[in-house]
Amino acid sequence: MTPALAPNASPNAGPRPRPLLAIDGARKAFGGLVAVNDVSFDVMPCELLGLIGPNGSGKTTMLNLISGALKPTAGAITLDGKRISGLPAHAIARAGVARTFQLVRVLPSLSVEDNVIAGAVFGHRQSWGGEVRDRARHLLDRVGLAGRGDTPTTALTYIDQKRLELARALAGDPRVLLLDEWLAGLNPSELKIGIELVAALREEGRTIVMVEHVMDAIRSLCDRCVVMNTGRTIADGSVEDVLSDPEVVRAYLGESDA
Ligand SMILES: Nc1ncnc2c1ncn2[C@@H]1O[C@H](COP(=O)(O)OP(=O)(O)OP(=O)(O)O)[C@@H](O)[C@H]1O
Repeated sequence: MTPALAPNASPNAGPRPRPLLAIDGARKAFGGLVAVNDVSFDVMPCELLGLIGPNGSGKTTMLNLISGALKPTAGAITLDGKRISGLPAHAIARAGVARTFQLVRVLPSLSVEDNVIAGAVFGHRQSWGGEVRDRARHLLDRVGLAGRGDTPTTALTYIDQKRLELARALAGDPRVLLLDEWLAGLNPSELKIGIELVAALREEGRTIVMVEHVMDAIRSLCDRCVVMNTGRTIADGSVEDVLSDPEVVRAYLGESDA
C-alpha cells in the first residue's frame, strides 16, 4: 500500500511512512470526569514512545482505550490504518496490540509457561503445540525466568510476575506493545536489566508505547515523548525538547529536574 504523504512534505522529501498506531481526538469521560480529553498522537513503526505525566493525568486510561479495556467516548484509534477503537479487547489483541498492566495480572490457576502460552493462543500471531512451547521457553529465558516454566504463578515474586507479563505480551508477536509502568518497583540492578531488555526489544524493531515515571528509562530508551496533564496533551516531541519544556517542568518534573 502506498503511504500517504504528510501535508507539509516537500516534493523531494519522499513519502513519510504511515503511523502504525494513530490516536485521533480520543476522549474518555467517567461521568463528569474527563480522564482523556481530545488526545491525538501518532506512533511510527519501530518507534519507542514514552507517555508521561503526573499521577492521574490519564496515561493508563489512554492505554486502556488503545487496548480496548475501555471504549472511547469520542475519537478514533487506528492500527495500520484500520480502526480498532470500538472493537472488543480480544479482537484488538488479535489485531496486534499487547500490553502489560500497572497492577500485574497473571492467570493464577496456570503455570508460568501456560501463562505465556495463553498469550500466544490469544495474540496476534497464533502458534500451537511444540512451536508454542519452544517460543514460551525462549521468551521466559529472555525475560529472566529460564527454567521456571512449571512454577505456579502464585510462587512468583511481584517482579517475576512482571517479567512473566512481558513474556506473555510478547508471545503473540504483537505489532504494538503497551508497557504500563513495567519498570516501576525494580531495585537499581533489576532496573538496569529491565532497561536493557526494553532496549533490546526496541533494537529488534518493536513498536512500543511506554507509560513510565522512571525518568532515567525515558531518557535512555525513548525516541519521542508525549506528555499528558489533566487528560490533555501538553507536549509531544523529542525527549530532550519535551523534558526542557517549561510547561512540562512546571506540571510534572518540578524545578529540581529542570
Ligand atoms: N474506571 C474509572 N472510573 C472513574 N474514574 C476513573 C477510572 N479510571 C480512571 N479514572 C480517573 O481518571 C483519571 C486518570 O486516571 P489514570 O489512571 O488514567 O491516570 P494515570 O496518568 O495513569 O495516573 P498514574 O500515573 O497515577 O497511574 C484519574 O482522575 C482517575 O481517578
